[in-house]
Amino acid sequence: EKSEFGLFGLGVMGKSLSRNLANNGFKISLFNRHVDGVEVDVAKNFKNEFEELSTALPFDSIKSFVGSLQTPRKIMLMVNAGKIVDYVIEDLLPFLEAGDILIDGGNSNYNKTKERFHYLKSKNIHFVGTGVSGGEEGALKGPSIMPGCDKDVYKDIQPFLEAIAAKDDNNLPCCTHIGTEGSGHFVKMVHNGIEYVEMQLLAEVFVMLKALGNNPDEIADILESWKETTNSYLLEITIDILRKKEGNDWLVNQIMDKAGNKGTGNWTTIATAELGIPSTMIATALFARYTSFYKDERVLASQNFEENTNPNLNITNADVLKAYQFARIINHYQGFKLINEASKSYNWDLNLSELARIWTNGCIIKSDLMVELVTVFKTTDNMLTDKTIIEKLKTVKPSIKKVVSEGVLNELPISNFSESINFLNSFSVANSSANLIQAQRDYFGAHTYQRINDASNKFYHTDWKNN
Ligand SMILES: O=C(O)[C@H](O)[C@@H](O)[C@H](O)[C@H](O)COP(=O)(O)O
Repeated sequence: EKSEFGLFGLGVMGKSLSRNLANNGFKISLFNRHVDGVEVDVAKNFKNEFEELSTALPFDSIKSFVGSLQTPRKIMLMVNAGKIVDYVIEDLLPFLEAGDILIDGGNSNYNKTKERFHYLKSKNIHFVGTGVSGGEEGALKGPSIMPGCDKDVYKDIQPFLEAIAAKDDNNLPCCTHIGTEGSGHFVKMVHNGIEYVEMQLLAEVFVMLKALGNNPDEIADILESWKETTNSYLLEITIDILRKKEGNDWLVNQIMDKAGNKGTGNWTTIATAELGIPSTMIATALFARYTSFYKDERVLASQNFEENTNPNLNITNADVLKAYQFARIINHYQGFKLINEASKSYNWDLNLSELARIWTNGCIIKSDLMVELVTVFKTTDNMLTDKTIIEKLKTVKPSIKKVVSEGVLNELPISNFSESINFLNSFSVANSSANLIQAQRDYFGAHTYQRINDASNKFYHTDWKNN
């Protein structure tokens, strides 16, 4: 009996998704390449490891793997993002038929996905660039899934993806048709951008609560109390992390403070710059990771600039909570703004409320705030015009100003906290200082400028040096 679905690539995520598909009763085929002495019988050994895979068919020959699938074939690629995806596509093509569907579930760059979508379309093969979020455990128990493809293609993969996806509070799948071509990978990329900021904000909360004299366990206790009003997956794992001991010390104190990255935050920052959208929080979080990388130079600078090792913060834990709530709202505003503007630029017609809904469970940025945003985006695509959001920001704004001022005075590295209030300060002035920028550009480059109260919207040039 032929398999209904094929899983290509049995790395961490590929294995979890395979078991999830099998646990949902699907007859699947598994493929993993053969590499002498390195990757041998991976699919077979994996199948034999788990009861739920008893009906799965294991392969290390692409021809037999493809041949084992019902048509139109549905094959999900779970390989690392990059050139490998193109090599795998070329390896599969000779065995595929018109109407077959290739799903790329890795963190691929949305521009590459666009190219692959149109390349395969020219060969009558449907390509689905799909964001999958939730890590190893999420992929096994229910990830959040963001497929970008032609609408009519979605119906063929819908039963599989929606069955394995996490379920929201109304038991609906955290998977929906995002839009066409690269839209699925674009929203996954921005998901990761928002994730970078959420992680950086928790790192800065750690800095401040430590500066207030708390040890990791005490900080975990404080964060535990925040779950009532501001819960999220990342808050929960941060509490677990801070409680983890190794011998007499906390494990977190043993970890090298150089943050890694695999590229999605970088791509988001490039995309936001190209689209002309001020996603300052994501850029700041990315650059905070890059700054952390220069450990030796930082140690030297901490000596040259006499790092303040005895901060005296005039704030409370409650101030830090409110500042955290403020910064998170700005982070989500910027992330969804970027998605909304990209949707317009690329004619993807994305549904922000539906996107927030599939991010309420299964993914890394699931949170109480995300649940609220499902409702907010039903009435506006601009969070900063929503009454409840405006009230929330105004209520906690005094704390972010205090926390950032005290943080700067005490020379604490809180770039994302400070960027959140700096952004709203810049974004909520009716008359900004950009008029001077326009004058300077016109002075040295004759770049011209427009005038206020001038209905013609004409561009003017001034000979600044001569009256
Ligand atoms: O949604 C997810 O499940 C994660 O975001 C996942 O995609 C991965 O863990 C990130 O790629 C990590 O990104 P960095 O390595 O760049 O931190």
